[in-house]
Amino acid sequence: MLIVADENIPLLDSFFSDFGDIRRVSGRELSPDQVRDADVLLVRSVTQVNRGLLEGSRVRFVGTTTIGTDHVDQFWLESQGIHFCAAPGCNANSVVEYVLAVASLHASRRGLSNWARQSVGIVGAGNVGGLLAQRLERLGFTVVLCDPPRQQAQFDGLDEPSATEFSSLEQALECDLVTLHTPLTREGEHRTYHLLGAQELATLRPDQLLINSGRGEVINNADLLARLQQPDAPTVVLDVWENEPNIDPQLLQQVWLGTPHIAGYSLEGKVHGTETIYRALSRFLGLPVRKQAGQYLPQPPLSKLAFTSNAGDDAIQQALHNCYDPRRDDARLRLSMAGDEQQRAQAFDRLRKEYPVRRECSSLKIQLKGSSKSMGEQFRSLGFKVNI
Ligand SMILES: NC(=O)C1=CN([C@@H]2O[C@H](COP(=O)(O)OP(=O)(O)OC[C@H]3O[C@@H](n4cnc5c(N)ncnc54)[C@H](O)[C@@H]3O)[C@@H](O)[C@H]2O)C=CC1
Ligand SMILES: O=C(O)C(=O)[C@H](O)COP(=O)(O)O
Repeated sequence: MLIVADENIPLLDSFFSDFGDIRRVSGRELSPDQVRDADVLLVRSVTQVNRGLLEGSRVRFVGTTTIGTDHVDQFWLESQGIHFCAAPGCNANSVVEYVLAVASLHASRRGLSNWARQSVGIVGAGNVGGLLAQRLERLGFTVVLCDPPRQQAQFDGLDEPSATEFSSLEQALECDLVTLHTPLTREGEHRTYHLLGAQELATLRPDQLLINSGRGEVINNADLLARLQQPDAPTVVLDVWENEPNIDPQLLQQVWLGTPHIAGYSLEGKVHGTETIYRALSRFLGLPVRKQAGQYLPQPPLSKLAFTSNAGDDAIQQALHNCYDPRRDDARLRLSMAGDEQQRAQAFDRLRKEYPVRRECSSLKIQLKGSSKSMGEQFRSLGFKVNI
């Protein structure tokens, strides 16, 4: 069996070499010729998987080690009887930690003494948005969820009956922090392409923070640039951009923090993505599942942080920054944006390819001296290991 795989998928040999030969390719530049004689195609978000790529090939199974599926023409694959599998939720925790780190830095920057007094509008309450809502609520934030497809499903009795209350996009956009976690969809009643355009962006106030770590095209980037050039602009953080890797350098200059689509790039998130597709391929081939992510995730050297009883929110915020500080990724991106358009695009992809190992909050052990039990619970709810 021949497996053609994006060279940026981690642990390809560990998980897939028992199935057959692996041909590593550049996902961004994959051509029909490179995949024609393959049985299995494994991709990340940068490969457009469609008729143009696969017509006439031998491929019977396509796996993407990502949550997002907007790069895959699933309708065409199905019409050809090609099995498709994605990795829902694989890096959701990584994205949640990214958003919490950003929110915490923003609070420090604004000198907010109690960051949880803020309201957070979450647009898209699926694996990422739902997990984020849980964490924020435990920390005491007021959370407003906007998810019209789930709201509709709840109304139709199709979604799990729960106490979840959904709000409109307008209500979410009134919150102190607004964070986008929808898939990119271009059709249908709830399509998200340019969900935020000039009209929606005009409603945002200068004291608000808007974060996009879903897909770039969910915000009209030209309208966003125009809005950011106004004196009453909100603060904006972008992990995802229209036209990646050709991002708009002017837009990067205007946002507070800009990162190269790495919100989901914790080591845990990446390895879980590979594991999910390994499992799916094993099932597809009728073979036993023998490997799991835990075998290949090196135990992180547990760093320790100590806090005393009077440490309030500061302690949680410090711990979050200690674990992951998005300002480093922002600085790397800004430094790499010299040169012409092609050089900038290559630099964007290089930052992603050579991304340093990032571990999640579970790699940090918090030592609390004389602190309350509830403080310990808050740390635990964020995934930290806690000693009281
Ligand atoms: N920046 C990064 O590194 C990463 C980005 N992502 C992006 O985040 C997206 C969300 O991930 P998950 O939460 O795991 O997906 P999910 O499929 O579990 O949840 C998405 C939610 O968005 C809702 N939704 C759809 N259309 C909507 C609309 N018009 N308005 C409001 N809500 C809407 C859906 O009903 C669903 O509940 C992915 O599709 C992917 O594009 C995911 C992982 C990493
Ligand atoms: O999982 C997703 O969806 C993502 O956006 C990925 O984290 C993006 O990573 P690449 O597939 O582009 O490496």
